[in-house]
Amino acid sequence: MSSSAAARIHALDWPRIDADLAARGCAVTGALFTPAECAALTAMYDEGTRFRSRVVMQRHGFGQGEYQYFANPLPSRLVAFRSALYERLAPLANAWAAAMGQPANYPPDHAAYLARCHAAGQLRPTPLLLRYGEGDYNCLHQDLYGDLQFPLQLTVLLSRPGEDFTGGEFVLTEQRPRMQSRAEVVSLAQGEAVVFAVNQRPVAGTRGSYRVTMRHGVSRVRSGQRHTLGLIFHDAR
Ligand SMILES: O=C(O)CCC(=O)C(=O)O
Ligand SMILES: [Fe+2]
Repeated sequence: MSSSAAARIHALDWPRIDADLAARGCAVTGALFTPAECAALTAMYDEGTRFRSRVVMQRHGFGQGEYQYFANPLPSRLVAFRSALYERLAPLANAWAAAMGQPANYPPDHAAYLARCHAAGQLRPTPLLLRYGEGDYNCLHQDLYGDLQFPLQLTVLLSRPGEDFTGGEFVLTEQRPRMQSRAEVVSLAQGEAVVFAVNQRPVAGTRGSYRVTMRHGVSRVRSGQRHTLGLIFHDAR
């Protein structure tokens, strides 16, 4: 699996991913990164100069654990994966925007979308690596970072569940208008990603579509170390 990023993304089971996104606002991609690529990304965590900032979650009430945002220039493989994923997801983002009565004008390529973020003062790169040890967790949140938000993002599991760590499940909640919230636990294998809604998504109801609000987080890591890669398509203010 050393194919180009574009070929690998093209080969994913998009009919199933699209159906899962429509039904639940999240979908597992299947294998996206090889074990060797996961190990290389995990090892980058300790290469301080690759990052623009480090966040210790306890200090902000975000949970427990830490993460680092990559600095520019981003690793070239990451750029290739992110732009290929963007191209596949932009039409869906436009369909969601249209269904929610918002401007459906996400451009077809990621460079054009980033230029729009930069013009709006969102200049800082958002790809990040996260590291959790025993007892760590990530509170339910949204990765908004500014007025411009691409409505979908991905998290890639870099560690091996059951071997490198236990617990630490990816959790999504969906808040429906005037109804109680629904939770979804997403099981990932190493190298798989979950694609999910950043903020709101449309749900087809009996009288047209309505909006639900999604949040994501990670349950407590029971043992070991868990690393993930976050891929967000908008830059940050
Ligand atoms: O570690 C995780 O699974 C979640 C990371 C996260 O919050 C993100 O990728 O935005
Ligand atoms: Fe997040």
